[in-house]
Amino acid sequence: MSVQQSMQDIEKIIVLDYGSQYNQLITRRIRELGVYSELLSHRLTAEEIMAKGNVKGIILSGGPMSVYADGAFSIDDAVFELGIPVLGICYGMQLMTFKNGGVVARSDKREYGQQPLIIDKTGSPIFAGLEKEEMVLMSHSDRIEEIPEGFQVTAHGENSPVAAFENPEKRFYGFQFHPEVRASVHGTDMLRNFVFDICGASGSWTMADFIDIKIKEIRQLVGDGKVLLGLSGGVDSSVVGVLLQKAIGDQLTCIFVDHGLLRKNEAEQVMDTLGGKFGLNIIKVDAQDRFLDKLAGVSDPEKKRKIIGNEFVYVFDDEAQKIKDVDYLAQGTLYTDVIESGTETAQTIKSHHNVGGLPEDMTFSLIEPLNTLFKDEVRAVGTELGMPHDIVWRQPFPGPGLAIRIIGEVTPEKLEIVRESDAILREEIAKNGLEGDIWQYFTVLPGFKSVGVMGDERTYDYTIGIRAVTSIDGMTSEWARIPYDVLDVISKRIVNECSHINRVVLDITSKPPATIEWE
Ligand SMILES: Nc1ncnc2c1ncn2[C@@H]1O[C@H](COP(=O)(O)OP(=O)(O)OP(=O)(O)O)[C@@H](O)[C@H]1O
Ligand SMILES: O=c1[nH]c(=O)c2[nH+]cn([C@@H]3O[C@H](COP(=O)(O)O)[C@@H](O)[C@H]3O)c2[nH]1
Ligand SMILES: NC(=O)CC[C@H](N)C(=O)O
Ligand SMILES: [Mg+2]
Repeated sequence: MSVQQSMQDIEKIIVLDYGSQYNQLITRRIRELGVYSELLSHRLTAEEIMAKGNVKGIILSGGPMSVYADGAFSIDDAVFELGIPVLGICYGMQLMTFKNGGVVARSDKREYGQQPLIIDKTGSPIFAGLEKEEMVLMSHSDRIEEIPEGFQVTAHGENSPVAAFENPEKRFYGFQFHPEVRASVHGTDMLRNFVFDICGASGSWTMADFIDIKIKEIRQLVGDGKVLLGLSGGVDSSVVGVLLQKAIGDQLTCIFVDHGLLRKNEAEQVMDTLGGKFGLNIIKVDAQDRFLDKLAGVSDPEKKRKIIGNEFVYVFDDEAQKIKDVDYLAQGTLYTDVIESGTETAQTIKSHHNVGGLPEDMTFSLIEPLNTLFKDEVRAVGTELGMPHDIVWRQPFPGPGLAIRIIGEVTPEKLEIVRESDAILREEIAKNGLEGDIWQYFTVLPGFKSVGVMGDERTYDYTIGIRAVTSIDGMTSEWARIPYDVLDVISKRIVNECSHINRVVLDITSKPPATIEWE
């Protein structure tokens, strides 16, 4: 692709959002196939969708609602008149049925989990190259009772007489299962058939295109204006820094906030590694007191997150006053931050400080070039930009920092404990060469006390939790299997070197059902 091309010209598959927990996976599977894909609100009209330019196909995602229920999310009927291919997944298939004259009803046999799909029409282009029987993930309690006119059943499951259907003339396809998840073993092949053979996409989209397009978009938007970037030293904001630097050069000022919630020696390390690098102009702001004062006496996790998110923006405001005429605030927001903070269709799991924690009276316009991507995709962007390995592969550290690793109220004493224990954990992980195997690792202070015995004396002190996870994108994670011998050294060091700790525990939950951070 040439740099002259714009986002308008790029071939794209639009995914309409009906609130499934997997819908973000659909877009990224398609991007992995080399075709740009974006998740958009189901409220968009057919005209608004087409205004995105070069739309090759539309996918309707799954969702928790029932299409026949009052207030169920719907679709602009004109989408079915556009003459472009549409694939409905689960709720999306049921909506396609409902809107085209078929019947959907509650089934007395719900289906959750991996199940065999029997392909009845092996000649269907969407099943090209697949076996007669494929394992897929079902997760539904409604089912299609009557298919619309012009459609034919192409596959069935044990309890789904209609597990897939098609209207080849209109190029409409439907799956009752979820092809986007790994549990649907050849789901990606089905998506590939849809995207290439049915929609006719060419698959030429790359991360280099993404970079070119974003640089162009940023230049167009900003003109000769000024931009502040919240730079944390983390991979997301560093990648945004390099992108902005390429796009607008010295119209960019980076602000690194030391809010007193950073890890041991972090402020110095960030300034050392990033200061002067990539030609970035970085201002470090010491804001420990303002954050700690605002957090005093607050123990509710959502309140803490909102206070921190607000305060970040107030610090940026103060810096903007000094620079003058700054209209834009750039952040390294990822799709994970957006979805977990809650959207029109998705529940709030936690308000990420940079999304759900922004103040209502914020006057900046936001620039968030990575907000459709996942962490591993951002790492690919960083690598493509030629950024060093240690920045690209740095473990994530949340903006609210140690404040969300202290359960309940944040006090200087507790900060000290969690900071010291975290430093020990990081030191031992590095010493044992485990950094590359673990996605994120840190300690947590749950805030309760228990009884111990040290030097024949009774103690009544705090517990430290060790949290270490493996993950690809932070959306799901497994607990990392750190060798017992290493854990043993970590535990002994924490109890001996950190004051007021007499017990160390290991968090062995995956996400879901837990989340990575404890708050
Ligand atoms: N201490 C900080 N100073 C300035 N901005 C920050 C700070 N911490 C976080 N931010 C802003 O909030 C955004 C979200 O934080 P987040 O931790 O998700 O990303 P990151 O720090 O850039 O990368 P990573 O996930 O690898 O830690 C950052 O990209 C950055 O724009
Ligand atoms: O910048 C951030 N601001 C936040 O408010 C925030 N909350 C969680 N995280 C990070 O996001 C990833 C997923 O975390 P959870 O499983 O805890 O939701 C993990 O990598 C977390 O460290 C945050 N990052
Ligand atoms: N996963 C889904 O999209 C489910 C659709 C619908 N809520 C059902 O239960 O059948
Ligand atoms: Mg961070």
